[in-house]
Amino acid sequence: MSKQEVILCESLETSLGRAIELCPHDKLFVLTDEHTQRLCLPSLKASGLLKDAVEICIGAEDVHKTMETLASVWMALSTQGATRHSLLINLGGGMVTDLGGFAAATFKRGISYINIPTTLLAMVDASVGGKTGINFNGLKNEIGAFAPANSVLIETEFLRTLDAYNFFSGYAEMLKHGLISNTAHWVELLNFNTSNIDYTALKQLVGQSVQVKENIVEQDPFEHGIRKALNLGHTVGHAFESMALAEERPVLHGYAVAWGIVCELYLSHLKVDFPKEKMRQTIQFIKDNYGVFTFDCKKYDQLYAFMTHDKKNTSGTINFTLLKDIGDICINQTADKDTIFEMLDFYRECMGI
Ligand SMILES: NC(=O)c1ccc[n+]([C@@H]2O[C@H](COP(=O)([O-])OP(=O)(O)OC[C@H]3O[C@@H](n4cnc5c(N)ncnc54)[C@H](O)[C@@H]3O)[C@@H](O)[C@H]2O)c1
Ligand SMILES: O=C(O)C(=O)C[C@@H](O)[C@H](O)[C@H](O)COP(=O)(O)O
Ligand SMILES: [Zn+2]
Repeated sequence: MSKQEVILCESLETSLGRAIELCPHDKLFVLTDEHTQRLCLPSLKASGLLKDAVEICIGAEDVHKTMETLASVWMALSTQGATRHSLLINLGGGMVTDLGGFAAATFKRGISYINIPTTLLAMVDASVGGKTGINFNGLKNEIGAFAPANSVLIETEFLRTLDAYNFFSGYAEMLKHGLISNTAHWVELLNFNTSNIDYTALKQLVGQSVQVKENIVEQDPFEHGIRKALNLGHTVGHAFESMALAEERPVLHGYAVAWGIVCELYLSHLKVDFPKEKMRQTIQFIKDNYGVFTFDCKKYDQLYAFMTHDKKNTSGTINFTLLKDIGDICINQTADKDTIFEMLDFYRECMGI
């Protein structure tokens, strides 16, 4: 996989002008969802760089990360004259960059694309590293491809219109990056004033966080080994997210990851001795900011069934990424069904359900 250019922008207009120049193309397309079309596209259009661009707009959020939406994007590209040499700009959160990235990766076997992430989650995580895809058969990201954007342009000014839920959703992936990197970064994240955001300080934290991801992706772009660190909290988190989607009470991805981290830190403590006090502090932060995902013990089998679809699994065993300590990563850890049920008991007890 080619190395991806990730820029923390001082001027989005200048960076976008340069990124477009680096991708010679015959026709330009810009993909938004219904919210980023209204909130983010106008400032980009003011630059004049998109004057000849064809606009494609899709429904917002994960309920639209589907085959039907993907087909609608292929259709718009196909009927509006896209060729193998066209360029797509994805302007939005992780739903837009995942689905738009996959549309670009597959249309005429692959066209160039640029990501301009507009949510915190997409800036620190989704827009970077080349994982693209859609949900399918009730499972998260079941269909997709590794296909990096040519450039990722991060403009943190877009964060000013983000609501608190989506701020905390992205913050969960940042907390994950803290846990898998080093204690100083983890402490900084636990102490950041999330109730009165200093956007200059946030920009710096975003830069640090995306660097954690870039460093790992550079070592292992196709997730054969260390990239599994980026999946901390996701074996359980994706199971929560899939169950919530099936029950038509969708939860934001980052919230599911935060609750998944509660479970997987417990498993880390149990299996590889993650320090109890650091587990307690992390769980307290999550309890204070993310509320609780409720389910009773009758749902354990269904959650277990979702976990059997995790992409890290091999030959019938469920695979977790665990931590011996902050930054001390143990990939390819397995747990049997009884231990997984014990972990779910712990989650319910410590979250007070
Ligand atoms: N590819 C990866 O490596 C990767 C990593 C993490 C998450 N993901 C995926 O990303 C998706 C979640 O991404 P997300 O959290 O960005 O959700 P999202 O894209 O659904 O965006 C959340 C909401 O915020 C709105 N929004 C976007 N930008 C805004 C802005 N600047 N101001 C106000 N509102 C804005 C959107 O329209 C949407 O309603 C999930 O599908 C998840 O699986 C992928
Ligand atoms: O980039 C990665 O690698 C990650 O695992 C990042 C995750 O935060 C992200 O949610 C990713 O989409 C999960 O991928 P999946 O392979 O478990 O579907
Ligand atoms: Zn994630």
